[in-house]
Amino acid sequence: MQVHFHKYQGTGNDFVIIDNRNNAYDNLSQPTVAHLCDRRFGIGGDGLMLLNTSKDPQYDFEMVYYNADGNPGSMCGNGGRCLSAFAKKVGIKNDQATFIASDGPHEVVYADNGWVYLKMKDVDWVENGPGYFFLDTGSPHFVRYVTGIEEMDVFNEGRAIRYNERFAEVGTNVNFVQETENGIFVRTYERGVEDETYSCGTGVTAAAITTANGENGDYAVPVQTLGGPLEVRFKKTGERSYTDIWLCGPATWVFEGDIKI
Ligand SMILES: N[C@H](CCC[C@H](N)C(=O)O)C(=O)O
Repeated sequence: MQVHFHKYQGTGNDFVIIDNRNNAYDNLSQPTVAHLCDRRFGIGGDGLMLLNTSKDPQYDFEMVYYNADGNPGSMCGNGGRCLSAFAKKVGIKNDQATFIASDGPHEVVYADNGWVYLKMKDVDWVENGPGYFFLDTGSPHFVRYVTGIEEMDVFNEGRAIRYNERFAEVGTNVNFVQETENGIFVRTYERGVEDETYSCGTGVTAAAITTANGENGDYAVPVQTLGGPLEVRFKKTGERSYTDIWLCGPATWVFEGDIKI
């Protein structure tokens, strides 16, 4: 079978996108998705998404996300921004949109400079242990503050945490964070890709939230990733509660093509 695909990237977190509004690709197998995401034998991507028609008509579309290993993933922030850019390209919506994903409903605003603003689910718990935070921003994220982030071995240090006794079975994404002049630098080891990616939207969101250890109120945190800049805006409403969380950044069409599966 021939599949038409689009390739997108958001700060270097890259995705294969397939228009599935006709439901032709409802049953992609794990090896097929892994093959499409393979950088040598396939198209290449950190994940694959389907653009679906929402079963609930109050949403403009539905997002289905798979990790590069071919397994269904939890929420993907950069993926959500890229799929929203694709929904705009195919004419679903122009200035704002709503969609439903594995972690619930999302709102999208298309900014004039090409950035896509994605509203993330509220956060109402953050585990703060010795030297780490752990929270869920649609996907689970372990966050550790470090120094010398540019030289660090994110693959091996991230992998050691992802496969430790606590996380081995279900997995976690692992974020290393260093404060910069006006924000944070974040590098992420992603489960399901089982490697460092250039950027992870839900990870960047989790890291930005851990910076707000003071007053309740509005925060805007500029974030640097290996793949470029993002910004996270949110409201801190209680000791461990955060609402109105927006992940903001570029989402770019790269190319399209056909591949046989
Ligand atoms: N790259 C993604 C995260 C994918 C989630 C995945 N790695 C998992 O936890 O299953 C992001 O931008 O948020």
